[in-house]
Formats: sequence, C-alpha cells, structure tokens
Amino acid sequence: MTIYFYKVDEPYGCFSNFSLHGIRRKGLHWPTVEHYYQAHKFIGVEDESIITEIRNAPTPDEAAKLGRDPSRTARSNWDWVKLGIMREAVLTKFLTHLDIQAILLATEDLTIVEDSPTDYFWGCGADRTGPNHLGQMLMSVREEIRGRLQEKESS
Ligand SMILES: Nc1nc(O)c(N)c(N[C@@H]2O[C@H](COP(=O)(O)O)[C@@H](O)[C@H]2O)n1
Repeated sequence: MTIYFYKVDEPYGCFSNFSLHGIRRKGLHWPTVEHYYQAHKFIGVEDESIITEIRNAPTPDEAAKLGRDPSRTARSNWDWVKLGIMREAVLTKFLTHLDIQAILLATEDLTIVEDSPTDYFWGCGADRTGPNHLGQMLMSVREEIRGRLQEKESS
C-alpha cells in the first residue's frame, strides 16, 4: 500500500509542509515548514527583508507566494542547498509535534508520496512519475526518528 497525501485537510494532511505545525530553529519561530523553506531561498541576498516578510506571512500559501515571486532572485546556491534545508525543517517538525510523529511512525514501512498534480520535484506530479523528494524525505525522517527512539530505549 502507498500513502498519498497533498492537501492539509485531506488524509495524512499533517505530512504537508503547509500543515500548521510550527518549528523553532536557530532561536526563531516559524509558523510552518513552508514558511521556513521559502524564507531560506533568500539568505544572503542583498535585500534580506523578504525573509522577515515571509516569516510573518499570515498563511503558508502566502509564504509560498512570496517565496515564488518571480521578481525576486533566490540565493545562487539554492538548488544545491534546498534538500538539506527542507530536511532539517521536516525533521524538526516531527521531533517537535509528538501527535504527528506517532502518525508518521504508524505508517511503518509504507511508501509515502506527495501527490501534487503540479510539483515534479517535491511531489510525483500529475502523471506520478516525479521523484517525490518530500515523500522520500518523510520516509528518511521516519527512519531517523525510529533509530533515535530505539537508541533511547536501549540506553
Ligand atoms: N499544498 C501545496 N501547494 C502547492 O502549490 C505546492 N507546490 C505544494 N508543494 C510544496 O511546495 C513547496 C515547494 O515550493 P517551490 O516550488 O520550491 O517554491 C514544497 O513544500 C512542496 O512540498 N503544496
């Protein structure tokens, strides 16, 4: 069986980066993983005020809209660093919120797919051939949390 998720208000919606599960990183609170991810596109750019603007965006959709604004240029190394940045945010989310950590762990070894009809990088895209990086990441975070819990139990 494969778990497909996409919209926050649908089954497994807590796996979406748009779910309202805040994270704290480097002393700052971020309302969602999406806020964190979109803001990090602009670390080191000339006008960093966009970072605060994104962090204060009222919704994750608004944060994504700001981060995708074609009139702004993301940091030059974004494509190299974005997977690592997303992973630290997703891991923090599932270490912070134990209710959704339990949902993730309960999926055992099932395949998880972000069933986005438009995203052929983070999701599987409309024809389900995309690399599904977010689903892959959730499975890797699941593995890491499982390992950490086992280590704790045996110590
Ligand atoms: N809920 C939702 N709506 C969309 O429109 C989406 N594209 C996604 N997928 C998420 O979008 C983020 C990637 O954004 P960029 O294309 O890199 O700006 C990432 O969080 C995907 O999981 N989800």
